[in-house]
Amino acid sequence: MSNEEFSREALESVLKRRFFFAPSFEIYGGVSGLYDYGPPGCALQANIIDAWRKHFVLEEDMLEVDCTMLTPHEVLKTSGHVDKFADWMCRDLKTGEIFRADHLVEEVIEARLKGDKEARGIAQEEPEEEDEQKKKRKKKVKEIKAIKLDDEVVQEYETILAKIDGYSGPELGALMKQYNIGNPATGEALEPPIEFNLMFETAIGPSGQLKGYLRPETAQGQFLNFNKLLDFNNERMPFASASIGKSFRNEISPRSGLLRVREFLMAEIEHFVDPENKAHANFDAIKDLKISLLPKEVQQAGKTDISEITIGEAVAKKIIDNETLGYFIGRIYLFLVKIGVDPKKLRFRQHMSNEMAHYAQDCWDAELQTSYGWIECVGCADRSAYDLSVHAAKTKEKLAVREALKEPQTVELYECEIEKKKFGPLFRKDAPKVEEWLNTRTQCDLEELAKELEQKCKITAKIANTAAAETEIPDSLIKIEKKKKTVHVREYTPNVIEPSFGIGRVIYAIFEHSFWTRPEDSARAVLSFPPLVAPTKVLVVPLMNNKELQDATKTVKATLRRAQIPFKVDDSGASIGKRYARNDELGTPFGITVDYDTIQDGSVTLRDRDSTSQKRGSLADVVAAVEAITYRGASWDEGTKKLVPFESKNED
Ligand SMILES: Nc1ncnc2c1ncn2[C@@H]1O[C@H](COP(=O)(O)OP(=O)(O)OP(=O)(O)O)[C@@H](O)[C@H]1O
Repeated sequence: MSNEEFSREALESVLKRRFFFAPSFEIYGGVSGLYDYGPPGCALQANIIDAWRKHFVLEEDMLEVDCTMLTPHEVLKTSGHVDKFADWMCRDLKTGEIFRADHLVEEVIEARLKGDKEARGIAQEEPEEEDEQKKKRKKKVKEIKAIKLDDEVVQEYETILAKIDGYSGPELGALMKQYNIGNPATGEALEPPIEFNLMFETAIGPSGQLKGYLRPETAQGQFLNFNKLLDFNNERMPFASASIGKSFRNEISPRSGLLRVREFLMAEIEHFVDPENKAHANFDAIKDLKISLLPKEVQQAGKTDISEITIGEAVAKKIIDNETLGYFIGRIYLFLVKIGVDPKKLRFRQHMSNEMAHYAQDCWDAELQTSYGWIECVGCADRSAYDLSVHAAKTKEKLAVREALKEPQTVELYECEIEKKKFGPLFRKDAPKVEEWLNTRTQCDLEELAKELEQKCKITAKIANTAAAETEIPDSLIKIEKKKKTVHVREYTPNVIEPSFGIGRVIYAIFEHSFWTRPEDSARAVLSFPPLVAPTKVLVVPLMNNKELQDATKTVKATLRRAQIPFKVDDSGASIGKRYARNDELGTPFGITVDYDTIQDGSVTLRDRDSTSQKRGSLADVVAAVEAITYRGASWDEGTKKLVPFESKNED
């Protein structure tokens, strides 16, 4: 079914009716950004997680860990989340409404561009969205009026939209001023954007003294267990850990259903790699995959043109920084397509320089196209050695790899010699802190400090928790020099490549990519999930609900149960067509019909959800076909080779 025909309203009605998911605490009025999954949503999620484990953890020999969600303040302070894990929000002081600044700017500009197109009589590319939320928003965004804009302004707006993920708070504030963007409902100016930390704070234990947070990602637990994991892996590098679990973010204005929520399931991988060798042993397996890329240079020029390119070429041309990052981009692509993402609606967008965390070497988001636009569903970043380095510096625990060298090597390393006796009288109670600060500098830091010492005969440092804002250390107290050393061991802090999946966003995109209605009857909706992840694989339908067919149905049920194929029986009085239609909405890929011939010769009919075509054969052959198609990736034709075509009299 084509994109133009997609109706979000129809999809939402199916998802609600079949209880895939629903707002939590609904009978109390609900809380935005919190959802419960019903039975089919739960089964779909469990199957996706199972497929994820097989695709990544098993196939790549990853080490799975399950770490706590409650995290002490110190850990997230060190990782940078306490200071930087924030979005920009602005308040309307009159109405008390709160907006996320980047979303507000994006929404208003999109609305103005839409109004401009209407005024110019240009047909809208996107279908009119008719869901309740959109209708409400349309009412609010009064600028959707058909007003023609200057060509120059249109150009500026398009550039802003292409760069929207990269603006800082003050830049967003300046845009709001420059383009007169205020509360969309009233047009009133808003307070300038301020930072809002997204973590849920709590206290661990009854004293309330140990401050903590609900984790905003699963990654930190994996970093903190690095030494144990390396030991478990017999000190071999590279290796990856993986973790699946809930994360929590106090989003400023949750919207778009499952796409932006406050509690969500993440599946994250931390692949630890030698910074001097980011080649990947299995790169050849994915290098010829052609994918859609949106590189940073294109966005920085205010454009959104996609390149269709093989991963091999993208790495060779340094569009993607290294082989390991390219390898994971390829594996993410294969996984998403396997579980039902439409490859035509999947692109990898590179973070722009001002959008990327300062420590990251390169970062790509797998974005899926939905009726809400292109949505980041998986992040894939090269986080360099940042996380392990900061935790090691804070805890004094070495989070590093020691590798025996084949030949001893002579290297030149900076060393810092301290005149300890003179430290006490000068720095008094701060002396241990200053000494510790010097002892934890990296080779790069020491190189810089050596230069400073030579030029200024002193170094000036900001050392946390000391009396003075800046500490001056004269050259009479320290010497920083390069010294030759023979080393037998190479010690390094691994770099980390991190694919990070938000399972709820992926699930929602699959809902949209799998949804269609039968051309002959638009009320008959189908969710074409791949059999591998479909909540239930088989619907067993006895033609009539009577004793004879009940016995034959029992045999079918027992056989499916033995084969461990999830199934449901529908022996209601509804017509066969109605029973199938109900299960098309649940995405059940197969139907097995039990009829009077089943009693005679043990044969049953197998129905394919998408084509509605049917084939007949022995129960054993039908179950074998279901297994081959569901779990071994066979097509309908391959899987049902032993069955004979069957002209259905039953569909309605
Ligand atoms: N509020 C949320 N609701 C649902 N999923 C989320 C949410 N925030 C993040 N995710 C998922 O977790 C993944 C990794 O998180 P990451 O920190 O990279 O997201 P992010 O860049 O903060 O997302 P965004 O910019 O959309 O807020 C995302 O790709 C997404 O799938």
